Amino acid sequence: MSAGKKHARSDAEEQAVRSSKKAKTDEVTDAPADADSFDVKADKEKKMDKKDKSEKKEKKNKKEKKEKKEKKEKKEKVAEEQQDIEIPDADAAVEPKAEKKEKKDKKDKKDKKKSKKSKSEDATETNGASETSAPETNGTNGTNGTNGASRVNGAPTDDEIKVFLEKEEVKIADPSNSGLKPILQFSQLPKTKLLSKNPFSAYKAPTPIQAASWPFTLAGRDAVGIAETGSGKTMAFSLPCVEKLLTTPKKAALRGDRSTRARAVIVSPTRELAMQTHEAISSLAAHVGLSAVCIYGGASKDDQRTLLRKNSGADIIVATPGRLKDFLSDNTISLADVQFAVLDEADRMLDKGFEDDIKLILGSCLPKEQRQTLMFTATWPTSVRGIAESFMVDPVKVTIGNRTRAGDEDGNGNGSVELQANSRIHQTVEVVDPRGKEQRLLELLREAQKGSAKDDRILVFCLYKKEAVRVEQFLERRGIKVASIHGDLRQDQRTRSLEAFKSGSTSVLVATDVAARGLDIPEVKLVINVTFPLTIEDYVHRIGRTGRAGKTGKAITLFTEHDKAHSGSLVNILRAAKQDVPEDLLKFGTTVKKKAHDSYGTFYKDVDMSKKATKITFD
Ligand SMILES: Nc1ncnc2c1ncn2[C@@H]1O[C@H](COP(=O)(O)OP(=O)(O)OP(=O)(O)O)[C@@H](O)[C@H]1O
Repeated sequence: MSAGKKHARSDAEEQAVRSSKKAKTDEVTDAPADADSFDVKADKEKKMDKKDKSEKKEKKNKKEKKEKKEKKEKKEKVAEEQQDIEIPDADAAVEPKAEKKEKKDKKDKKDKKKSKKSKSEDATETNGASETSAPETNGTNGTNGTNGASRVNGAPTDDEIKVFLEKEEVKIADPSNSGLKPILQFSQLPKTKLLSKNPFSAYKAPTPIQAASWPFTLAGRDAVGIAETGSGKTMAFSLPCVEKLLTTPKKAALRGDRSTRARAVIVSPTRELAMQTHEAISSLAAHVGLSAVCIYGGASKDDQRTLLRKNSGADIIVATPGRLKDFLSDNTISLADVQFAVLDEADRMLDKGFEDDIKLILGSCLPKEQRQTLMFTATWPTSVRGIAESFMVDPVKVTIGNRTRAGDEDGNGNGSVELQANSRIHQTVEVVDPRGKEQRLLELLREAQKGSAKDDRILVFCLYKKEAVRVEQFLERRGIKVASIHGDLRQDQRTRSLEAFKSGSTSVLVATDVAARGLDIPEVKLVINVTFPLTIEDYVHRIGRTGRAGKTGKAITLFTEHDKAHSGSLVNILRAAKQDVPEDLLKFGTTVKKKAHDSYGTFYKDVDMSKKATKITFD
């Protein structure tokens, strides 16, 4: 109730009290003015006597009537109770039984709740993370707001969830112990306006990262999602994004404000990935009349401004950091209303190349307490975890795959997320002479595209732009139909190359690491690393362009003495994925150099995200 209304109501009440007081005073003053005279007194006494008598009689009658009524009711009650016991199909017996059942149901529910609570308390004691309950209602447990979703039907049983968590190696570290649990089928998601349109009809079931993260992200929680390449992370963050916007009304534009006021922002490290994510989320948002616009460098700013202003602005902006920063500084875009932010390829977005941009972008959105922030990636190096947490509020961490570090036996996913390659990719490492790399590449391509496999898509990774140009020309001269994608090409050339590769008109694409992350190109059969990438994380992302959405794939890496600094981490990746480790590779050593973060240095400590920070006070 507003203060004004509160006042209005008290005034009215006071008025009513005042008028009733006045009425009482009026009654008293209505008594005859001459009441002191004798005659009148006697007369009055007579009248009083008469009145007393009749009042007494009336009281007696009333008492008798009341007693009779009580006796009758008592009789009826006894009869009813007897009927209840002895005459099961009597109408009179039905009602008390229904009442009893209702009471019993209520009691059962209460007991169930109690046992759930004690279970979750047990779990908290043993592993510090919540043993979550089936998501009866999503959208009611959020810390940052809810999505207003309705009750979920047919939630999975605890046993089904247990099997799922074990089979898919799912770890959920929930610092809020919210009691939320994974869903296993699309039908177990809340019945929202968007989901009633059946947007996932092309898929059979949610992927593990979707199944495990949606109950939390749909409830408004901040989250870090770590799952192998090609495992459906895009939809994992797109669904809660669209749902969130559906439940929060768009603010009216301020007078004279020409900037596009987005409500959600998704930041991607590369232009091509931004475009791909935009396509995916647009198709989801279109079901419910929301719009998404993609902005990225290397393309006309004016065209993008026109798109932003069309249809009274964009609800969702998918962007690369550089162009987004430009549009923020010239007020083309305002992020002041952004209540949902995603860092896709989050570890890349938080490493030194992008860290300042991200601080600026997230700093332009609503404060972290008022927005929902999600970070998704396949690799989550220790070096970025602290900075990631600083942008979120009590994030739940969902990890898919057995990434428990050797010696970390608890298996709670408490921050010890080790690097893991997609296990459906067959990895081969060949130690070669650096001078023989191009020739070996040619042999490998010819081998792989023999016979019926002649059109198989193969992605060839180089480290440097100049190297990519050289390799492309080398292959072209040998009659291989090839295209390339790297930073020295204009955006339209990059887009054309990618389209040609996707459509199959070119079966070999030579790329630098601009194509390493996120790109979802159907049916890439083989990835060849001509030169090892700068980081082991990039290796995992590069090879992850194959073996997507449950399919298998192959990766061949040409390793030379120049790459020996990476031998230890590569050996670990191969072993963890149960792949052969060549003797030649072991010769370079198996030690892994500890990585340092620019701000936190090598002293940076693993952050246990399931535990609340302890406040230390100094007297
Ligand atoms: N529930 C699902 N069932 C089957 N396929 C799915 C499902 N969800 C998404 N996909 C498909 O899986 C493919 C890979 O998804 P996506 O590109 O989101 O992977 P990713 O985890 O983001 O990979 P990366 O780490 O390389 O960025 C896409 O083609 C997508 O359409």
